[in-house]
Amino acid sequence: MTSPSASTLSSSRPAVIAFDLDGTLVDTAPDLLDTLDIILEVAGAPPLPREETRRMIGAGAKALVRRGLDAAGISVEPEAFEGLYARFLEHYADHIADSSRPFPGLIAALDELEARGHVLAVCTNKLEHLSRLLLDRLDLSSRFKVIAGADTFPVYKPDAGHLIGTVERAGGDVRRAVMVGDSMTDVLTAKNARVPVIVVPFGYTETPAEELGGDALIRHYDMLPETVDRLLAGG
Ligand SMILES: O=C(O)COP(=O)(O)O
Ligand SMILES: [Mg+2]
Repeated sequence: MTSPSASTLSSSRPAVIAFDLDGTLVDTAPDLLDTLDIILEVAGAPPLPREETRRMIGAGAKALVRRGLDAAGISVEPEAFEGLYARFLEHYADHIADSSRPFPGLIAALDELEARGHVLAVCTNKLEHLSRLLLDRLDLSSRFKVIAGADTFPVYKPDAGHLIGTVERAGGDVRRAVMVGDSMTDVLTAKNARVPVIVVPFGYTETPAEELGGDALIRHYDMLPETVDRLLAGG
């Protein structure tokens, strides 16, 4: 008897679709940036324009606070920075779903992916407890077999280990997975893990979505199920 080939093994498991969170599943910018404004005020700076701060989202809350202070021309000692960051996390947790909502068509697309037998997971640079809190508030947590944040594994996006760990914990195999994201961080992560990546253009990115180098770009979530299945089929 011959042992099953690697491809047979991987195709017998359900495909795992790993989603970025901020700017991909949920439009979190209003609550994140309201919180940033409050932290800037505490640090003695006026609020920054939203077009500028929206693009600062994507590398986690610590990077957002750091980028905001830098753009406002405020430099603080490490200890003061940690205090501002702690205050950011506290305020944000209390307001995490004030205005943050899933992007249009998301729920129907998740329903359809589940109906097609795919397993859903979250791979985000948001801290895990904040990711769970947000998804709980929006009644979305139960949809995802795994919610992996920036602090879930020893590494985080764009390190391939974050995506590989997410897919494996969801019971899948990276050879049968798709990443969905909004930023260069997501595209690099997927490429590092050799996973095809779908880009959404409604999120937060410095580089225009069309120029991120994803394998596919969808302008609305109604295009997601067929795009996922095309990429899983190698197309
Ligand atoms: O909150 C952030 O800056 C990053 O989060 P994301 O990885 O879900 O985009
Ligand atoms: Mg994102």
